[in-house]
Amino acid sequence: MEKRKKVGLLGGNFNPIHHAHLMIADQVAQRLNLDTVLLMPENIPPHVDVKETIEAVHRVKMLELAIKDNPRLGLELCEIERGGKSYTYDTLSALTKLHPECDFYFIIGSDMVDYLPKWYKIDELIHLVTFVAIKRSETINPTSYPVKWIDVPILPISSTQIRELFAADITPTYLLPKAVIDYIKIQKLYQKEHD
Ligand SMILES: Nc1ncnc2c1ncn2[C@@H]1O[C@H](COP(=O)(O)OP(=O)(O)OP(=O)(O)O)[C@@H](O)[C@H]1O
Ligand SMILES: O=C(O)c1ccc[n+]([C@@H]2O[C@H](COP(=O)([O-])O)[C@@H](O)[C@H]2O)c1
Repeated sequence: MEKRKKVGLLGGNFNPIHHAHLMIADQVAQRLNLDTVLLMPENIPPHVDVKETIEAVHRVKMLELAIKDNPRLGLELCEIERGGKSYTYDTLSALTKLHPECDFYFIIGSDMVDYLPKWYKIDELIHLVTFVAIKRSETINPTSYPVKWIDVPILPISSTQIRELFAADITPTYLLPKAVIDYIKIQKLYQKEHD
């Protein structure tokens, strides 16, 4: 019988991708012995009405630049291709049908663990994936959902903080890959709007 494939998914807005995303994807791949971890940009976030975001084409380009030297990492673009709001239940229903040979591990930060009770069809989704949780700070809240906590270094980096630095004309050197910083500058993303 063929060996089942273990596939990690790190879903996110990636506006922009940063070094904490890359570190957790790589660490989970190694620690859980996954065949790959796919970074999966959402199209429209399911859980917020308005989120300051940028066109998918830019977020995808930055992801491509960020993962190009790491053979453990890949991209899953089905949410962008599907369009509309990116409910994880819809995505995993499709992916598990398309790839019955794969076991999926969905990686989330501790902020998203707190939010799990509000996820669309969460009681069904927990049967389609194993949730892998990563601390964003020392303190975490208990959850009644089945999540597998993985102890990786805490890197308190956020895309919000990076967007704010660019808007203040400060280069967030070392918080995200240099190729992504160069892309942001060339494309003039995250600049402060002047009146
Ligand atoms: N520093 C971090 N440590 C652990 N998990 C993280 C970290 N940053 C993001 N994540 C997790 O990665 C996934 C995608 O995150 P997302 O793209 O929303 O980045 P973000 O930095 O939280 O963005 P924003 O600041 O715009 O909300 C989420 O599950 C989030 O919890
Ligand atoms: O399906 C849901 O209801 C749901 C609610 C909140 C978040 N998610 C997913 O969790 C991942 C992280 O979310 P975000 O927007 O904080 O980057 C991303 O893939 C989202 O689509 C999914």
